[in-house]
Amino acid sequence: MDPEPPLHETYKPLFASTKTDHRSLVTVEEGELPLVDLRRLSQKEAEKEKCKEEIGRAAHEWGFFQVMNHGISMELLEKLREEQVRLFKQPFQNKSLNFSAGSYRWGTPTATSLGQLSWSEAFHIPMTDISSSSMEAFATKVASLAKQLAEILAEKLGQNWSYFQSSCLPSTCYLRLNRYPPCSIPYDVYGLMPHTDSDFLTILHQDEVGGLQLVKDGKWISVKPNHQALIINIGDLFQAWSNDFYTSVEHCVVTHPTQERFSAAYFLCPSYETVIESCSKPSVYTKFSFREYRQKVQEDVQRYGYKVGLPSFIACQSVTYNDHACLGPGNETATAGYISNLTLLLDSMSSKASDKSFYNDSLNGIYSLFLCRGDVSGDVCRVCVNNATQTLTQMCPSDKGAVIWYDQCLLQYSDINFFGQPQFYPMLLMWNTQNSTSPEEGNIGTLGLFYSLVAQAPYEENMFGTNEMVVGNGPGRRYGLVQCSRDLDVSSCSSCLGELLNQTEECCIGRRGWRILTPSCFIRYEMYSFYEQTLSDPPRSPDLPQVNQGAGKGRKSTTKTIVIVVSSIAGVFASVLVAGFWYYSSSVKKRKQTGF
Ligand SMILES: O=C(O)CCC(=O)C(=O)O
Ligand SMILES: [Fe+2]
Repeated sequence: MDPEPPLHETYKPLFASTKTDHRSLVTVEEGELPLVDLRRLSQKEAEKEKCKEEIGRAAHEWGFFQVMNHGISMELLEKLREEQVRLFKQPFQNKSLNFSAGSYRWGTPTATSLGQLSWSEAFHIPMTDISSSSMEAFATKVASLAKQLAEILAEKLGQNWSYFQSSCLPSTCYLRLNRYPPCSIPYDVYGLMPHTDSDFLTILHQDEVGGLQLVKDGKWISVKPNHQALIINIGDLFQAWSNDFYTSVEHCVVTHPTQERFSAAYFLCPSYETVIESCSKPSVYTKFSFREYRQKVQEDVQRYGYKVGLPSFIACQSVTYNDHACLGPGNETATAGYISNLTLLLDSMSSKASDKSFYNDSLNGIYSLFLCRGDVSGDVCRVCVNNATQTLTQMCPSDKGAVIWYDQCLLQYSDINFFGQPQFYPMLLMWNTQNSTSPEEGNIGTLGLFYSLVAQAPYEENMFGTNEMVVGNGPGRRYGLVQCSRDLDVSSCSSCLGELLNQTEECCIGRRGWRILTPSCFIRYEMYSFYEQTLSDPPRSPDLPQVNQGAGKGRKSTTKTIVIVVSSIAGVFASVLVAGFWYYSSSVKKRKQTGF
């Protein structure tokens, strides 16, 4: 009897609806993960501390690392693999009978396009369901290694390990045995779709075939297999608990045309009732229970076809930094007199942000303005402008001009009077490293969404507009937002937004999400709702995009004070920024690639 799950037959309709008839020629570099030798944990204090330091740094900078001398013998790893091979070799019909219901999965039942399909099968086994001797021996050892690593990571944050000790129990942790059948069809098919792990941390053992890839500095790199090492990766819960200090990194598995691949992963998970709350303040995320997190992930997968993850839990009051540029010093650096005038001006600007969403002012030859996004509340606007002034003062101490962009606001100043002039530079291009799920949607869909926005928003009272459209017959929607700084007149706003639309060809069309930001206007696109929606927003038809009127949605609106700040990109900013990853195409035009 055939052990193979019927992947070919089941997903044939998805191949048929895919236009690309070849594998896209994206080359992914092979990278070496940091490799930490755990033998030093049982050596003298100095060596031990160095080892802990390396673990903390790798979790912070990479979110992924390898460990050797981890205490699990090669012999045991080989026995586990033999057992795993046996388990997958049994007839397909029997596979779902081995463990408790739902433990066996193959393919992706929710996939509506090839990009959402995982060409693999897996046993997802609660630790308490394990009965075979080699699996049990592995599980015991790997569980204690996971706790030891979590303890070190907690200690590096100055926190107590007891939280993990009491919330992660054998009944809440899992072993997942993965098998990736060879996949020779001439399409891009994932073995496992890009994802972050929804646990505290994962310990993985992969075979020699390779195929694991992860995002580092905004680029996908493939992990060179090291059979003797174990791979450790930080999960979403550790990222939230560490308040973004450790990073839960996007990873995926690519298929091999001729070879099957096996891997085994251990997931350190808490009970569903465990509340995850950042260990430092102010918290980037609202506190949530593990149950709430799992439910939200499932809802998002149903709705969008992929997991949004931690960005769904960003705290309302928190603001998300995108980037800044120091504009100067030019011929002369800012003098002490200039700085003290600037400080006065910025203080006065900040004080205006609680009841104005746009303000421009000048003082002794210094010009400044702030603009809050049309849908954010007064509280968030104030927090954002405050953060912006503080950050620029620290980052550009001797520059006469600067601009900073957050998701929720922008702020700029200069010794040149820029009021009323559309400024296209510095221009920040940011895009999601993933393509949209259907490549053919690219130009027509996205641009259709924006044409009407760009035509109408300049005439709105606050020069702001959002728009959404339905794609296909499914639940999929696309969301767009544009806004101009209100020192511009209608025609300058139109030309500013038009210029941004021209740029989309270069960086962004066909991407899952992107944004282009200048000091005078910005434009953003996502496959999920990232701005506050009014209750009356009607569903849009695919061919008739309409602009949601900016007026009435602004922060003066008394009906809404809660801002939905959901950003797929926000979740990876942490890693991108920590790595300080930048592309400069010229001194004034910046690109930033984000990998969600
Ligand atoms: O098979 C691999 O290398 C990765 C597995 C993985 O990411 C997972 O099971 O979550
Ligand atoms: Fe994973």
